[in-house]
Amino acid sequence: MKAAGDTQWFRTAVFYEVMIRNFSDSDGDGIGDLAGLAERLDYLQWLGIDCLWLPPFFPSPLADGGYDIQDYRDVMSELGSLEDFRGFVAQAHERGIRIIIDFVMNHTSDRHPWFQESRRDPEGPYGDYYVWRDEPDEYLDARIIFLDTEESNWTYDEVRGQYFWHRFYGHQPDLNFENPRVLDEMLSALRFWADMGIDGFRLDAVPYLVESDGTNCENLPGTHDILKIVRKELDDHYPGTLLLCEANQWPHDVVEYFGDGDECQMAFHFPVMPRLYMGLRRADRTCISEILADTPDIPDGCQWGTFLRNHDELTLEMVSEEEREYMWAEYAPDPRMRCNLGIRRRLAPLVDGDHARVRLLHALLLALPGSPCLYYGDEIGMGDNIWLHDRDGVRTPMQWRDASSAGFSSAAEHDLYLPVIVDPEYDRSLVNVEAQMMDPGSLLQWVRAMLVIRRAHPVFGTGDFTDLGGENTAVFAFLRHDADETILCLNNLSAEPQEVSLDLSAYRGRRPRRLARDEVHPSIGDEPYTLHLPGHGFSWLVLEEEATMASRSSGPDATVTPDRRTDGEYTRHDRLHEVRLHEEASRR
Ligand SMILES: OC[C@H]1O[C@H](O[C@H]2O[C@H](CO)[C@@H](O)[C@H](O)[C@H]2O)[C@H](O)[C@@H](O)[C@@H]1O
Ligand SMILES: [Ca+2]
Repeated sequence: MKAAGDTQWFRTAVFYEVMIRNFSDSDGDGIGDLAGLAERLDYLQWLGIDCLWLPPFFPSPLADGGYDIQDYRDVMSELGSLEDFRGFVAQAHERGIRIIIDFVMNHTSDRHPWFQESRRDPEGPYGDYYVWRDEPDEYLDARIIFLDTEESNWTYDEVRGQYFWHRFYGHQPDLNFENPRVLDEMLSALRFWADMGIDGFRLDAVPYLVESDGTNCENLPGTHDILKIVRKELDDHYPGTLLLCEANQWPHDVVEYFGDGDECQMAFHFPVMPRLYMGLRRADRTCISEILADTPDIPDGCQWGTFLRNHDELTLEMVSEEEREYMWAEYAPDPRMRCNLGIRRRLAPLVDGDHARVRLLHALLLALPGSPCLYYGDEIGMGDNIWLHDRDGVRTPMQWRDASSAGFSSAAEHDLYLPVIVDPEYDRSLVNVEAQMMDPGSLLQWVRAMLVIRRAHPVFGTGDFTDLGGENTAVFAFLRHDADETILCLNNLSAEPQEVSLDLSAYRGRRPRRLARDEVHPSIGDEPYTLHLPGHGFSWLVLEEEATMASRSSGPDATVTPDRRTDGEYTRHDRLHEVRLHEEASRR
């Protein structure tokens, strides 16, 4: 049963992206599948995520990781069946985990029967499903996105004797939304999946839905018209279904995808992501502060989506050329690390495997405005393999334990869909879930503890954001606040210890209390308030009123810290899961 009622759940949710084939293989064919993912739901619940984002799992030739769809209404057979999917959604819901799936409206695979018909029979029912021209001379102001492989957005088709339009690979023809039947097909496919009880859709590559000569063919009014229709369809028949917009654009363009609250409820904030890495490398918050200051307000009930990494390259489309060169020089010194306008590396290797920086980046992700999306494997600091094809190097098998095939599959290593990471620094003997679950000081346990804290303070999801500035630009200090709570977040972007003095006089009389350690600092006065941070350290401090402190000292402490949880159900489940894990380990 779909979780009912709360239509604003996504504003305080933590998302987790996992490609089904990458996570867990249940039947030993070397490919992760739905049954395998279902077996790992206990782990995901233990970790404390609220919603899974599943990239495309539909029948596909997999020439673009599944974003080349051949059939919108089925599950790729090696991953499971429609029945498996329905069962999986129910199992996730039983654990309080919501499911959103990717939906690619912009293009199909060239193997899709619509395209095959379209090229064969221009006058037939599918003749106008794609954008065909006799000459490749329209829309020339549109940029090429997959620069490493594509020379043009037009490809000549020998069968039809015409050119077709594509914003991505040449095997991904763009659908023609000038044909109303195309939108009908999309709405019908959306209903098909909504009927399965899912909680929402991540809408892929939406800026490119329609074209218009003389423009860059991005973010056009016709695209917004389509999204309003999609949203209305879902609101009318499946109220509360989330639309999460993937528009890799500048903030002023992305906010348009919220419409007047009548398009997408969420949109990824692409430009802030590379600036977190940039600010960290420069030990200077300025670039992060600037992009957030340049981010317009969004309609009530909407939310940003934030992330550190995902299944694609770390995109550098939303930075200046100079900033891109800087990012490449600092984070992709080997040319093989570069991919299109980005970097094909995972989070941990990007920061030289330094867990202090991995933690700092997560602390920023979890505290900045928006709902964070974790990428599978980053919670244990998984490595990458830059030598694999395209972006496959960040899509390798999840490392569950120090065993053959990293516990991902019973298949032999050479039979896996992609090789397990063998880089000695990130090898499964060092980086795996089981070992980190046993180790209270591990990155995994830390991420989980941070999610517990975040869950206990909804202000991180729905509160306002105030950048506190300050003279020391190595420290990024900001407030998250609402009527109930004010949390001061401090982040030292430099490797050196830092002192920071802030004007907190508006909070005179309050005492900052560290959430993670329950450590209380002196009361705030009128003079600048001074705090110290270790190199790459961070701190979340709730600014408590005297009255709150008095009630805390006389009554039970309602604060959730990594060591003290108030939710009995949650704690019982944790223990059970840990006992099971220990048992499994001792059986082996
Ligand atoms: O379906 C084509 C692609 O769509 C998404 O692409 C997005 O990621 C690109 C980088 O790989 C980015 O440059 C583009 O602006 C985005 O739309 C999807 O996430 C990709 O995996 C897919 O190839
Ligand atoms: Ca399998």
